[in-house]
Formats: sequence, structure tokens, C-alpha cells
Amino acid sequence: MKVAKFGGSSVADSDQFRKVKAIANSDSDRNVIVVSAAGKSSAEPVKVTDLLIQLEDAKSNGTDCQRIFDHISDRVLKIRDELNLDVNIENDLKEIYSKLDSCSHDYLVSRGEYLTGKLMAAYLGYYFADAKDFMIFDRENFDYQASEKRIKEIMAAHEYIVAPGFYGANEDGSIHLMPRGGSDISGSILASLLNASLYENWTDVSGILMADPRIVNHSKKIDVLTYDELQELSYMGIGVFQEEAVRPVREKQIPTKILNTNHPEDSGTLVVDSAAKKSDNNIITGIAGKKNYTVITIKKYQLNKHIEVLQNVLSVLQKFHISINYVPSGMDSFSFLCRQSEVSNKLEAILLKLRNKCGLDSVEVNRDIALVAAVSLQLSKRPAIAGKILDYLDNSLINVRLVIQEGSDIKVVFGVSNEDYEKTISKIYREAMFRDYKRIPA
Ligand SMILES: Nc1ncnc2c1ncn2[C@@H]1O[C@H](COP(=O)(O)OP(=O)(O)O)[C@@H](O)[C@H]1O
Ligand SMILES: N[C@@H](CC(=O)OP(=O)(O)O)C(=O)O
Repeated sequence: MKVAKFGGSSVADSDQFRKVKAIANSDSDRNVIVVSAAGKSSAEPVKVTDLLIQLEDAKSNGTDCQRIFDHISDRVLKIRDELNLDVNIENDLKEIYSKLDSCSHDYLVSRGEYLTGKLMAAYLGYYFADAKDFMIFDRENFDYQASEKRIKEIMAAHEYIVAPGFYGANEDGSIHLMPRGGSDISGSILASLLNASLYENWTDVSGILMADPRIVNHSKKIDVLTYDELQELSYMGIGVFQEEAVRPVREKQIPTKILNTNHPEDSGTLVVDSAAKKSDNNIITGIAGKKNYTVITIKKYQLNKHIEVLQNVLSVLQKFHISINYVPSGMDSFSFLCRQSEVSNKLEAILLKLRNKCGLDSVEVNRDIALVAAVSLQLSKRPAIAGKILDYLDNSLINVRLVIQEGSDIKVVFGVSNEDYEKTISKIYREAMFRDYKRIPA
């Protein structure tokens, strides 16, 4: 049995639905189809999920909800009518509209997947398995056992199903929304619950590319990737695969493929365990990054003898609910890398507390930092590669503000200013593709 997840771009309109049907029908092992909400297309620049978020904002600001709701309805009805489907989606739309004033954020934002799933089930002639009936959460934790029992009951009664991604239900039956991009997680969890032979993630690119195609033209495709490499790349922001989607398939060692709905004949990227990945000549497997970090650096002379200082700093950051992405350290100093969106409106208050309450010698802040990671299994064996890249960036007049590399790590992270983000990715790609590293003994 295979689980096939189709992302928003694969279900954006009726033409995309037709492609999904051809793919589903071409392999009788594709028993489980998971869909996202209709996404962007050439005619529709906004994902249905984002329209639902706009609807919620309009509701709370008291601005025009009707216009946004009509837009969502039109998209859904257009797909239904162009495919001549006999499904009464009007009732679902009416129900959503009637609940607008009282419903939760999770309920409203999940309706894109619900509606798209209903349409896809009608189109394929498969059973619509509402995720609220089998994806069970116990507060923030996924209840694996309860979910396994429920999905197995559904599969015992129905050979082929369509399931909406991105949500499930809490124990009280209320809707539980996953993080953005969460349909990847739903698909991965379903593959794990059902011990699938393959998890297919269908999108609009023919696999994971070495670098973001919006930054590097004709970037090389990665043929085979390990779960660890995918985890690092996803954590660093490649949009194709949600970072929390790696764990379920990794734990059960379920091979995973990233494939292109628009070119199903392309081989895509296969994700496997490191033991199954043959070594290749590439020094870098992939490059990924994100803009907009803030770096808070604290200094204290002989910090190693004043551990309580560090403890105080951490408790300040905890009090302000700041998640820390990296903590590089130097002689008598520690830096905390945080997402700018999380700290910016609390920064002054945090600095005040750090300066007045923690007994530090100094606190320094650097804003608008982008992080770019080069990921490769080879880096753990040949850490000197990082130095070569650093040299190259330096020669390219890119001011590298920080470097994070741990001994056994499979990645090296470079901190640069936001303006140098795209240039840094392009340069590392060039370096990885065109420099001959084979002379360095492994
Ligand atoms: N390294 C990369 N390889 C492939 N695609 C990438 C990469 N980095 C960013 N992307 C972007 O991710 C997009 C696919 O992810 P997403 O928009 O979530 O697709 P879907 O709608 O199928 O869920 C691609 O269109 C591409 O622009
Ligand atoms: N629709 C949700 C969940 C998702 O996974 O979407 P996509 O497959 O289009 O990335 C989102 O936009 O976050």
C-alpha cells in the first residue's frame, strides 16, 4: 500500500484534479490519497488556506467577510462544476458561513482541506475519510494508538480513501490544526500508521533541488537524500517538505519520494536511510536558508566560572517565550539566534532585563541576519570543506557574520546579512558544483 499526498499546487483547479486522477489510477497500490487545500495557480495568486486566514482577520476587524467568503465558494464550486461532480458542497459552505461568528481558528482554517478532500473523493469515487475521525490529538501530542485503531477500522471497510491533510481532532472532537504545510505531516503519519511501502509527496517540482529554484536557475536535482539530510534541509526552510513530516517516515523507515504532479514520469527525489544511500561525488547535498534572524550576544569575563549568569539569561528568554534556534558560543560569550518575528516587539524589554538583572559585561544585538546551511553527510567526515566554502564566500566579498558547525554535524550554517542571502546561496551552489574537492583525502 502507498500513501500519496498532493500539495496545494496539485489540487489548485480542475485541470490539476485531472492530473491527480491519472496518477491515482495508474497504480492500484495508491490506496490512500491525502490532499491539501486548493493552492496557487496562474489564475489564483492566493491559496485557499490564506483566503480563510484573511476571512478570519476580516471577521475580527469587522471588515467585509462576504467578499472573501464568496471568493472561496467560487473556487470550490468552479472545480465541482468543471468536473461535473454530483456533490452537494453548498451545504458545507453554508454550514461554514453559519459558524463564522462562533467557530475556532482551527476549524475555519482547516476548511480548505475539508472541502478539497470532499471534491477529490467524489471525483475519484473513493471514500471521504474526514481527518477528524482518525487523526487524534491529546492536547499537543499525537495519539498514535487511538489514531491507528481508527484508521485501520476505516481501511477495513474501504479499500480506497481520500483524506484531507493539515488537521485532526482533539479528544473532545474539536478540530486540531497542524503547523503550516501540515498536509505533508498528515501524509507521513498516515504512511506510518498504515505501514505503507512508499510515501509519495506530489508537488510542482520534480524532486528536491540542490538550491531553491527561485534563487538558482536550473539547480541540480537531488536524486537520493537521507532522512537526516532532509530533516536538516526542511528545518532550514526548503518549502517542499514540512520539517515535522520527516520523523514519522524515518521512524518506520518508509521510503519517501518527492514527485511532480505536472511531470509524473520524472524520477523525483528518493529519501532513504543513510545505509541505503550510496555515496556520491557531491560534496554538498543541498543548500537551504531563511532570512530575518536576530542575534543576541552576551559577554561575561570568565563565563565558565559563572554558570548562574547563563541560567539567568535563559530564564529571561524563557519568560518572554522566545524559542532559540542556535546557540553558538565563543570565549566568554554566547549568542542566541532567534526568529526576528518572535523577538522584535519584545526586544527592548528583553534587553532591559538582560542588562539590569543578569550580571553581564555586555549585550549586543544584530538584526536582519540570514542563515544559510550547506548540508551533506560528507561534512561530518570532512569538516575542512566548511573552511573552503568560507574562504570562497570571503573572496566573493560576502561578509560572513557567524559560522556554526559542530564536530559530527552534517551541516554548516553561515550567518550573513539579509541582503547577501540570495548571493550566498548562489555562491555556495557554484562552489559545490564546480570546484574539485576530490583531491582532499576522505
Ligand atoms: N530546494 C528546493 N527544491 C525544490 N523546491 C523548492 C526548494 N526550495 C524551495 N522550493 C519551493 O517549494 C515549492 C514546493 O512546495 P509547496 O509550495 O509547499 O508545494 P505544494 O503546493 O505541492 O505543497 C516549489 O515550487 C519551490 O518553489
Ligand atoms: N494548506 C495548508 C497545508 C499544506 O500542507 O499546504 P501545501 O501542501 O499547499 O503546502 C497550508 O497552506 O499551510
